[in-house]
Amino acid sequence: MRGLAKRYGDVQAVGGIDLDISPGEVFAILGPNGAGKSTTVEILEGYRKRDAGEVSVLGVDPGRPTREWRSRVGVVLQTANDMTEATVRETVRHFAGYYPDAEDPDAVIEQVGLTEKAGKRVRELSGGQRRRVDVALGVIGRPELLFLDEPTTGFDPEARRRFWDLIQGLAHRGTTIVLTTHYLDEAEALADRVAVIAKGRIVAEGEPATLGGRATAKATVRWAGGSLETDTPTRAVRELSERFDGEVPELTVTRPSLEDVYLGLIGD
Ligand SMILES: Nc1ncnc2c1ncn2[C@@H]1O[C@H](COP(=O)(O)OP(=O)(O)OP(=O)(O)O)[C@@H](O)[C@H]1O
Repeated sequence: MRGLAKRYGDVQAVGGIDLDISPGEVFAILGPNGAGKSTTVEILEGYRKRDAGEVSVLGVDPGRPTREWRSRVGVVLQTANDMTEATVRETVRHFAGYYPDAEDPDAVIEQVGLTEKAGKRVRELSGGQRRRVDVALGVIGRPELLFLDEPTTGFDPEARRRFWDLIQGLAHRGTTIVLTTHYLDEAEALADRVAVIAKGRIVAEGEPATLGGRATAKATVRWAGGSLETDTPTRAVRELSERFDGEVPELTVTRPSLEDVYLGLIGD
């Protein structure tokens, strides 16, 4: 996308975004509430009209989506699916019918950890379980490109890990994945690259490990009774080891976390 922009009345939700996402990449879009993440993703999904800019998604302008294009794109929206009387299995089977080469519904239900709930009505599931149904519906059509808008909000820790495995499996099979998330550990675990958006603009872009100069930032060495910041932590640890004549009590060496860098970038 080039120069992507969208305004709602007085609010410039997206203020000129340039971004290239390569086939097979897992790309995370980070940013505070109201930064413009969902608006950007919804434009790419073909669910929202842009005001300006050039966008191509799998070679198609999402402003003019075709049926064939839609079947190649999987979408997990932020809003949960409507709560019908149908069971989990019926819902997933129903959606499988829309796609030419759908996955096996029971296998997908297993992947999202809902096998035990397959015969339950979606309406009767917990919020996190319903979210897993949304994820199942997003992947059932074997999409080439999958959009996930805050996919794990409401998941318990085990469900999040299981979801990460699912995404890593899809990425392994070559699915391109674009996700928004507020969980920086999620971005770090899944994403090849991330972009941080604030007030409708990209403020940083890169690999999670190197974002915002993270890899070259000073390390903090801490031990029982002291701490220091240094460019040469190995030397510092060696000196400490001599000072303590062996083991340094409660020794840790850390660099800024993705969260530290992120909070610096968005100005908190
Ligand atoms: N349909 C709409 N009508 C008017 N304003 C909107 C609409 N949708 C979003 N906005 C505004 O546009 C801005 C960007 O919203 P958007 O939902 O894209 O942010 P976001 O980064 O996805 O936020 P969150 O992390 O809270 O989901 C916000 O100021 C929001 O209030």
